[in-house]
Amino acid sequence: MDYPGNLFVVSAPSGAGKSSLVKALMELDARVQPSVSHTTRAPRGQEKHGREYFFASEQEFDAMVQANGFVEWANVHGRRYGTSRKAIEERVAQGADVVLEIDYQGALQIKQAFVNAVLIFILPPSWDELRSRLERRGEDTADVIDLRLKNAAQEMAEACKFDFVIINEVFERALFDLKTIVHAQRLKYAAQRRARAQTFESLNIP
Ligand SMILES: Nc1nc2c(ncn2[C@@H]2O[C@H](COP(=O)(O)OP(=O)(O)O)[C@@H](O)[C@H]2O)c(=O)[nH]1
Ligand SMILES: Nc1ncnc2c1ncn2[C@@H]1O[C@H](COP(=O)(O)OP(=O)(O)O)[C@@H](O)[C@H]1O
Repeated sequence: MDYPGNLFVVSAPSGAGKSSLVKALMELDARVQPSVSHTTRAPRGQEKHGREYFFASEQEFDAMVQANGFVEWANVHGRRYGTSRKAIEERVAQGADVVLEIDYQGALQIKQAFVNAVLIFILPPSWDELRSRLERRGEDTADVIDLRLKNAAQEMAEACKFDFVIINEVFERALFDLKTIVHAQRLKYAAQRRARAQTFESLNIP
């Protein structure tokens, strides 16, 4: 499928810093818009329905799956998370750059549906630092942190399937890397679209 906007997918093990990086990117770049996912997990402290997530019951989530309302969805850490068609299709069609913060299973599904989507994986600098970021964030119970760390090794093994990998050690450097990828892709796709338009014009293809 072709569309005028760019689609960026950012995945990471929990605590690597993807939400902080995406938030900082959006503060710097008004063209980048978030895709708000649906989830069956409970809201954390400051989270608001419709801002971080649309919080859904199991039944509501099932109904959306049945209605083909998701472009991708997956089970992550024992809960379901999904990207609704509404969250992205209309906006990329209007030329927005949409960023999806989703897990690797969802990222790979998105790449099947949108071949031009750019897949970015964020890694922590070390295992110990990943654990201490999860602990310092202070949003999850010890059990939840243990489950997330247990899943992190398998998630990180998927990084090789992504277009880019960023190591989030010094935050500002990782943010710079992310910005560079976004700018490079905009230039690349703009050039591709120009080349295609020229080809169509020279062949008189309507
Ligand atoms: N496949 C998929 N994964 C999602 C979606 N939304 C969030 N996730 C992933 O679910 C995982 C857990 O997210 P969350 O509970 O917010 O915790 P966090 O990883 O600490 O931010 C993360 O890997 C997210 O990237 C979605 O719409 N689809
Ligand atoms: N480069 C960094 N150095 C130190 N702490 C960081 C860095 N990046 C993010 N953090 C902190 O680590 C915690 C987890 O970050 P968060 O963005 O919530 O991760 P994720 O969305 O990947 O689960 C937060 O408390 C955040 O402020």
